[in-house]
Amino acid sequence: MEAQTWVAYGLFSVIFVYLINHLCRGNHKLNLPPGPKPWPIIGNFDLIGPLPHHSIHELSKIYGPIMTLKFGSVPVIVGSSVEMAKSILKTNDEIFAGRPTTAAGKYTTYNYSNMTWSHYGPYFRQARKLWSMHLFSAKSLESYEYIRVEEHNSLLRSIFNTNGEPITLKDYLSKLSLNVISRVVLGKRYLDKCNDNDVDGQVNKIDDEFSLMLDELFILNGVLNLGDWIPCVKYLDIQGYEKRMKIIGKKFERFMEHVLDEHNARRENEKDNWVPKDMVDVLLQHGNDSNHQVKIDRNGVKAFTQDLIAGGTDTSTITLEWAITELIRRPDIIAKATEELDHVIGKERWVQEQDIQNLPYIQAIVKETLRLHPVTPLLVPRFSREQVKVEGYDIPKGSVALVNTFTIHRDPSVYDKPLEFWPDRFIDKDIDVKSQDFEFLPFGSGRRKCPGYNLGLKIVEPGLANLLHGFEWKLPDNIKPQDMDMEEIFGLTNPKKTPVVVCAQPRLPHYIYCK
Ligand code: HEM
Repeated sequence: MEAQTWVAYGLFSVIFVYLINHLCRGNHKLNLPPGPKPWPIIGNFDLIGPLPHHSIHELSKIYGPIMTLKFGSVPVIVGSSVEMAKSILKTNDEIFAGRPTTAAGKYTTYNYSNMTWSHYGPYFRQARKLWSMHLFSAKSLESYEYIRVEEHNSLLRSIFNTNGEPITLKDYLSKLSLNVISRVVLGKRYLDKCNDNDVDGQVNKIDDEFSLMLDELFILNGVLNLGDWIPCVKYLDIQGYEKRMKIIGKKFERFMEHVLDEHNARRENEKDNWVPKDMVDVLLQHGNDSNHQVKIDRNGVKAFTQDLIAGGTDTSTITLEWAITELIRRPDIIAKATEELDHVIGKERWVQEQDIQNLPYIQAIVKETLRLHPVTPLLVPRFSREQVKVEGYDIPKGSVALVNTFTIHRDPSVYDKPLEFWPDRFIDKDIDVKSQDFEFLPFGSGRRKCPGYNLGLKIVEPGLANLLHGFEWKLPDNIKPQDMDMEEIFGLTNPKKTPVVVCAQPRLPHYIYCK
């Protein structure tokens, strides 16, 4: 055969193979879950308002328990029922154990070196083991109990000292969680200017500054940053979020460097007498263990320290603030709670951590608060590491998966009167906060579930119990319960938009507050 004929045959074969491939792919078109038709470039961003969980809640009513949205060019799968949550977080947990690549992970968490944004793999698994064995073991948490008791008492004393005047409760709650977490994680109240016993009821300015840094970190970790979803606008930073991320990243970097230098200096000074005193010490000690498959370097320790501070403070503060806000509108529930407290604890002492198991109504109030106001209403976004089938639908590799706990927690087929704050629904029900029940997911579930849930509960449950045991809560004269603002802001967490202002009247003998 002549050379020209060979070339013609060759070209014909290439075109034939291409056509066959193309046709076959057409036949195997993915069967994606239903969803609104996306626009070119922006996808479905036009349907997402300033409170994305509310927009997604409404969309899920139209498209059902599993839907596909497009954020820019990225498919986003939303699971909005108990079955879908189970499928994503249990049946296919390992496939959905990834996290999407975001600017927040890059600029605010040492290039994905922290727990929250690290990709699923040996580094993450190593870190997770270290956290559960050394940071959040029952023994470790018990060793910090005295800190939680001191800080809870300090909060109650501060509120007592306000003499029933109106207070912005969040300032006091933030101080409680910041102080507990900073002492447990960093070894002291790094964030407390006076470092005193706080008998004056004042909230320090330096705490305010650090709280603002944490607020900014949470907001920026939860925003829909267009550059993460629409590659062609990435470098434009239209919303200005990446600029803010770089600024907050640098502020935390200065703080973390100082923390690590101080810890290393103590270790060098104390040489053989050195023993770990706090979680940073534990991270420095175990991070470089030669038995570990993956080392956790200085940036890793800084990133985890930031995770611990951020994960532990805002979450507890927000939950306690929502609890008091809901309760102040329901004197009948407060009466039932104080009846339980008076009966089990009496009026001569504070509630201790060990008492919580005997206070089912207090536990139910905490659960009900986390049900109606889940701290992360769409959990933290997951990322599918492979293509997978969920309930007969194809979920492509590289999809983002959101578990819509906001909708699940309000599902009328799961909860009676779902929009009512009604703690009794949890009484005598075997619904656990520890993520075995997919109708209630305040801490997520599976490989990426909240690693600090037990510490979070140890701040929130005794905290709320004592706030109710120690005080009668009233609104300032000019505000009526029905006029209270119940709006939220969306970020990685879900705080109240306007902090609640309340007055606290002591209900125990006064000497109890001064102990
Ligand atoms: C009331 C308190 C708390 C609530 C309601 C809460 C809730 C959550 C939720 C819903 C998640 C997402 C889980 C998922 O994606 O499946 C999460 C993740 C996380 N939480 Fe918490 N949390 C609390 C306290 C804490 C505390 C005290 C810490 C640490 C000191 C912490 C550290 C973290 C971290 C590091 C993650 C990311 C885990 C990962 O990506 O693997 N949280 N939390």
